[in-house]
Amino acid sequence: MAATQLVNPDLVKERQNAAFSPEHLTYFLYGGPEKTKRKRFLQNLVIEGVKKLGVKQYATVSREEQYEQALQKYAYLVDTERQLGITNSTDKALLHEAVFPCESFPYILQYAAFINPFTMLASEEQKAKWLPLMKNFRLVGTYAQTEMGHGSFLRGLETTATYDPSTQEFVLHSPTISSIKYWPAGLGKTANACIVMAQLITKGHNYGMHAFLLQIRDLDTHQPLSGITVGDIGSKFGLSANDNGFLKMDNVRIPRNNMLMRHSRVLPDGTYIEPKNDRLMYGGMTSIRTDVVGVASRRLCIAVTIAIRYSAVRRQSEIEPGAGEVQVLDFQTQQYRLFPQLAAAYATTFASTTISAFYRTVSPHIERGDLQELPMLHALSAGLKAYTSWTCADGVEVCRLACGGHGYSEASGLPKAYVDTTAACTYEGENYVLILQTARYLMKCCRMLAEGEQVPEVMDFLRPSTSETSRLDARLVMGDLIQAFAHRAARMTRDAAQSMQTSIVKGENPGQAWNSNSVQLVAAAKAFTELHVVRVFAEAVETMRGSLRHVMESLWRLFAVNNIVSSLGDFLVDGYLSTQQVSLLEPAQRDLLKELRPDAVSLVDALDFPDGVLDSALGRWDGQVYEALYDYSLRSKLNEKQVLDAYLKHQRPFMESQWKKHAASAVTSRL
Ligand SMILES: CC(C)(COP(=O)(O)OP(=O)(O)OC[C@H]1O[C@@H](n2cnc3c(N)ncnc32)[C@H](O)[C@@H]1OP(=O)(O)O)[C@@H](O)C(=O)NCCC(=O)NCCSC(=O)CCCC(=O)O
Ligand SMILES: Cc1cc2nc3c(=O)[nH]c(=O)nc-3n(C[C@H](O)[C@H](O)[C@H](O)COP(=O)(O)OP(=O)(O)OC[C@H]3O[C@@H](n4cnc5c(N)ncnc54)[C@H](O)[C@@H]3O)c2cc1C
Repeated sequence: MAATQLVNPDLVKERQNAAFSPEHLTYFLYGGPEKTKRKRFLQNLVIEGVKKLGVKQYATVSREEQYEQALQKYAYLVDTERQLGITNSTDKALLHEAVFPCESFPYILQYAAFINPFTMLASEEQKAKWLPLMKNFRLVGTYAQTEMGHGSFLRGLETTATYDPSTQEFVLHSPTISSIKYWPAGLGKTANACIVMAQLITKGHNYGMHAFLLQIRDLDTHQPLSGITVGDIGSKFGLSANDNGFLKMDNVRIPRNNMLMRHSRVLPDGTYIEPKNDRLMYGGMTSIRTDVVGVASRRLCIAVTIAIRYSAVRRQSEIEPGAGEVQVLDFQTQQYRLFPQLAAAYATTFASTTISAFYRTVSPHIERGDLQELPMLHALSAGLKAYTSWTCADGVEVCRLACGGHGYSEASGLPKAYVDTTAACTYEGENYVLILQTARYLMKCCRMLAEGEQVPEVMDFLRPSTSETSRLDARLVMGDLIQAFAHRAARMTRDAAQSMQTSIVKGENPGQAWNSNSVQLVAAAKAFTELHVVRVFAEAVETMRGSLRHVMESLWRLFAVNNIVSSLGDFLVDGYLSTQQVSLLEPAQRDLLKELRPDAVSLVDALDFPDGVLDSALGRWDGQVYEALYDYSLRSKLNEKQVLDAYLKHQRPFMESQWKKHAASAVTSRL
């Protein structure tokens, strides 16, 4: 930040009052001083670079312009990456964040859901042939799985890929209106190819969903190929710069070798060779789900930075009559709304780091064909994707509402952050559908334990506990709080398993029993996932020292206490917490708010978002919010002319018709 920048005096004071060094926390988050320095260098470089492109602020332009600007910015981004020789995913993510702050872009799936699943599903020969074209953007692609009629239930997909041995081709076909591919990012206007998921039919038998590489547009003219109908699906709740698309295939023929044949194959005569494990087909989704955890947590980190800084600058109302207006951050209710979001921002950040690390550890084993850890990875990534996208989307909205009227302006950057985060509750698996996958794994672990089998260490909380009551006291010892989450998750999982059993004994079949207990199953899976998040946050805090450890432990405690208080019934129902213990929690929560108040601004400063990423009049580092807000308004398209054509076309005739009809007073142009 420029030392000469004029900074709002309230923010200066806040920064002087912090009990810890935010810089140390920044180092912790980004992997040390050198990596932090590099992060700042990279993000500032592209923020300045984007300014030179002459693009306009996202919120001030139409959807078509957002799309066009996104293409322009992406070309600049890739050029910059290549010039700097950037290949590692951390650097790339930081650059993306700075070029597309809380904004989608048409090429978003080129790596995440085109090259990555292709690499997982294609044979070595196919990779040698097509990967270079993908990496050099000769092929721009997406992942076309969801159809109008089916997104969650993949076995219900209707698109067919029927093998014709006489020509050694597959015939891709959309047989019904509901089979039209719908939603894939970048499909509408940008992609010239995609991975299509379709029911593989050979020798008259349907072998289920398989992946095919399909070219949809001419590589030079960009016109759709014969048999392909493709386009943009239209305006959405958000993600406006993305051309999410539709795709209809009318008996489109592709060579046999366009089926991705690493795991399963179709021989020239049409013989089907089975994969070792049909779940490998789902691998691409697991990879994105782990990424979504990070995306959602970054959005909440941004929102909480904006809301806390603004609440330190904004003065409104008095606490003591006549003593002057206070910073709204001094209101207990404001702290009560915002500080749990701050805690959740850190909690989900650590959850994201650990699930990514787990994914990186496990995926080479899966690559080698050792699938032992796959169920755990699936359960955890599905649960965390759902938990964090819910928590973060709700949290961003709390932050927006806590900014009062100005939070409703796009200038705040918060509407953009919200629409982006809430999309993550749906894409890559609707959250209820996904958390039920986590529940399925919990039920499986219960069965395994009942049969005396081993379960992974993370699931040890399900073993019968020695204590049925909590030791929690006013000190709020971390171990006691964690134990409360473990006890709740275990009890809710066992109860759900028991209810399933009861339903079956009453005569329901397994599917009916699953459905009639699914509310309970979802609650158990959420409790398990929350336990995981509470644990990984605690583990991160336990590695910290000194004043940093002190403030982060308080923040962790607030996360834990807040989550217990907001689901109190879960902890009380079997008497694990006594009413006396519960009576400690709300006062403790209030004390924690007070304790964290002096460090709040520094806790968001430590997240280290440059203004270019916040893209917010309210969250600026220097706190000059009113200047920024006014400047934003002056740039409104409606202000380009003083008297609009619409005035002459509609307003003036309307007004005239009214005053003439009602024979109003003398017509005058001045009052
Ligand atoms: C819900 C399920 C999992 C159900 O599948 P199913 O075969 O009918 O399931 P089941 O009988 O319950 O389970 C069969 C078995 O398959 C396992 N399984 C399921 N998924 C995975 C996985 N990813 N990894 C490893 N294992 C997996 C399940 O755990 C089951 O195992 P089990 O039988 O219990 O041993 C599936 O249909 C699904 O994943 N649906 C969600 C669809 C989805 O995520 N679509 C994403 C489209 S792409 C997208 O949105 C990109 C957006 C990106 C952007 O715009 O940025
Ligand atoms: C912004 C965005 C981007 C997307 N990008 C892509 C993309 O790039 N590629 C792609 O292929 N798809 C994409 N999608 C589609 C997305 O993956 C699906 O919308 C998602 O998987 C949900 O499927 P659905 O829309 O069919 O919802 P549905 O399954 O119809 O869900 C409707 C409701 O029914 C409930 N429900 C459904 N099944 C169950 C069940 N078994 N148990 C309990 N409840 C159930 C759901 O929870 C939900 O409340 C995108 C979607 C969005 C919004």
